Parts: sequence; C-alpha cells; structure tokens
Amino acid sequence: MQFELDPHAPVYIAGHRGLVGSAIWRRLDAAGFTQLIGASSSELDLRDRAATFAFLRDHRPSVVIDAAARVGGILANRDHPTEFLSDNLRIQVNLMDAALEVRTPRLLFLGSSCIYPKYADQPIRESSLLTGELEPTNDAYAIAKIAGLLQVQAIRRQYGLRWISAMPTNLYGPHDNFDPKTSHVLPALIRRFHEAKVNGVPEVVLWGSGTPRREFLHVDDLADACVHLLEQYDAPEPINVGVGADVTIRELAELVARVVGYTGALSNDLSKPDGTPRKLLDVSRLQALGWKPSISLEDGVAATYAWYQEHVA
Ligand SMILES: NC(=O)C1=CN([C@@H]2O[C@H](COP(=O)(O)OP(=O)(O)OC[C@H]3O[C@@H](n4cnc5c(N)ncnc54)[C@H](OP(=O)(O)O)[C@@H]3O)[C@@H](O)[C@H]2O)C=CC1
Ligand SMILES: C[C@H]1O[C@H](OP(=O)(O)OP(=O)(O)OC[C@H]2O[C@@H](n3cnc4c(=O)[nH]c(N)nc43)[C@H](O)[C@@H]2O)[C@@H](O)[C@@H](O)C1=O
Repeated sequence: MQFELDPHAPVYIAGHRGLVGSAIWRRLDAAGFTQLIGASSSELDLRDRAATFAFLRDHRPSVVIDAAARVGGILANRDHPTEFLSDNLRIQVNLMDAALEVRTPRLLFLGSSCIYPKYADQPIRESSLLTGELEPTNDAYAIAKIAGLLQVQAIRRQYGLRWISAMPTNLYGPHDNFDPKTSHVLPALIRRFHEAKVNGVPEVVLWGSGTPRREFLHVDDLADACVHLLEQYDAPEPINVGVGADVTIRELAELVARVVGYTGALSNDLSKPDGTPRKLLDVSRLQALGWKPSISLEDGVAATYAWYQEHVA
C-alpha cells in the first residue's frame, strides 16, 4: 500500500449528497472513518471562491475527494453547455486552488469517460486523451473535466502534492438523479418503465436509435475503486475506472424492462441524440493495481430499482 489512509484524519467529500459522494461517504463510514466532512451546495456553493477558501482554511482536510459538479445526461449537457462549462470550471478551480493553499496532501479529482475523443479506438486507453474531436453533446463538460485533470497534473509537478485523477465510466445506483429530462439513461429507464407498468402504458419510447453502446459501473463499486486508488495510485496520468464490458442502449432497455416487470413495446425517438457511439474504457491499468468490480449489471439494476421504489416512486 502506497498511502495508509488515517481513519481519524479529516476527509472532505465535496458533493457528499450526490450519487458518487454519498457512495464514497458510505464506503468510508463503514470502514470506520470518524472525521468525514461534507457540505451541501446551499451550505457551501463551491462557485463562491471566498467561501471555498474559508471552508478549506477552517477544516484543513488530509484528503479531499472532489465529487461535486454540475452533472447530467445527454440532453442536459447538449442544451446547457454554458452552465456545464462555467459551473464545473469554477467548482473545481476554487476547490483545488483552496486545497493547494492549505497544502492538502492527497486529493482525488473525478473526471469522466466523456473526456475522450468521440471516435477513440475501443476500448479507450488513457493515452487517447486529446487525440481527436470531442462528442459535441458534451464537449463543454468534457473540456471542464480535462481542465481539472490538467490542474491536478500541474499541481503535482509544480508543488509536489500527490494528487490524482480518476475517469469513471457511466455510473448508476442509489441517490441517482431520476429526473426524466436531466438524468442519465439508466435511471431514466427505471423511472420510465416503472411509471409505464404502474399506469398500464402500452409503449415506452427510447431516445435515439438504441444502437450506441455504454459501459455501466455501480456506484458502490466506484466508491471502492476510489478508496483503492487513494491507497495505491500515485501518478500524474488519469486512470480509467470501469467494468470492461458494455451493452447497447436497446439491450439495457430490455434488461431494465425485465427487472421492472414491464411487458409493453419499445420504440425509438430518432429526434433525440445518440451521442458517442461507444465509450468502453480500457481498465487494464486499474486491474494491474489489483482492483476489479463485484456488482453485475443485472444485480445492480435490480438493487437500484428497489431503492427507487422505496425512495422515489
Ligand atoms: N453519474 C455518472 O454517470 C458519472 C459521474 N461522474 C463524476 O462524478 C462526480 C459526481 O457525479 P454524480 O454524483 O453523478 O452527480 P450528482 O449530481 O449526483 O451529485 C453532484 C454533487 O455535487 C454537488 N454540487 C453541485 N454543484 C455544486 C456547487 N455549486 N457547490 C457545491 N456542491 C455542488 C451537489 O450538491 P447538493 O446535492 O448539495 O446540491 C451534489 O451533491 C462528478 O464529478 C461527475 O462528473 C463521472 C462519470 C460518470
Ligand atoms: C457519464 C456521461 O454521460 C453523458 O453521456 P451519455 O452516456 O451519452 O449520456 P446518457 O446516459 O444521457 O445517454 C446515453 C444514451 O442513452 C440514450 N437514451 C435512451 N433513452 C434515454 C433516456 O430516457 N434518457 C437519457 N438520458 N438517455 C437515453 C441516449 O440517447 C444516449 O444514446 C454525458 O453527457 C456526461 O454526463 C458523461 O460523462
């Protein structure tokens, strides 16, 4: 182990109420971490530079995990590039500038698989970064994320702080965003099929052609991978986090319909964008560090649907 994480040292999880932040909180809480720090966006708006600096000066965390961002699915990204660029740049720049000022020893920045070129060779290696054009529906978000991983690399090089960046694939699980317009595909389909079943709707419409392929990692696996990286990884290159397998959107829809118990028809709304045709991550570097996922897509979707029924439906 390269870094022994002290369970009694202050650990700040930015975005601790979100899909990823709450999973990391659960994972560290279960491991006996006693000084987890979080602040909602109404308590601390990370776009407010002065408030962010004051918060980091007050808490002086030993570890910062950046799971705070403006996040959304393909339509939210396509229709709001201004906010996806501006909010995410400000959140991460303020957080990392403030963490630098108090010399936070260890920081994990979370990017996304959408930073890679639209037509990158599959599976996508970290080295393909900036070798081709981005997917237009989320280029603003991707540029913000690329700026974030570059800021980590710059601070490592100039100040010697051992910060790292992880690039997760599409995530899902408890505390996801299930809003029909702004969410990602998997939670949107859970909600859509559930409501169609309950209301006896004969057909569910998928956005796009259903032919794009996506890789899905349960957020509890991601949280476990983040802790593993904080303990084992210390290099400037971003590191991919995924399962190493993908499905078509149509196959995902059929899986979700089966789990939900929906037996109606599926059709396609071709007026909606497909986005990147495929973004399967090469996870060989993560596997070489000794980590692999444990939650299958079928089990993960079933558990997420159960959570949805209890907390959202
Ligand atoms: N979901 C996915 O499929 C993927 C996500 N990621 C990355 O993981 C990270 C977390 O994403 P995810 O958990 O899905 O997103 P969520 O939307 O579920 O959570 C985002 C969190 O960020 C916080 N936040 C947003 N804006 C601000 C702000 N201005 N000030 C302070 N906090 C803010 C929110 O706080 P509050 O709840 O208090 O408003 C929320 O807790 C992001 O960096 C994202 O890019 C990467 C790959 C895939
Ligand atoms: C994690 C990654 O996630 C985003 O990229 P994305 O993977 O393309 O996002 P998505 O999950 O919204 O769509 C995946 C596919 O699914 C299809 N699709 C069908 N039916 C629905 C549907 O009902 N909702 C949605 N959202 N998509 C649908 C949709 O048309 C597309 O072909 C980035 O913006 C960015 O946030 C990012 O980094």
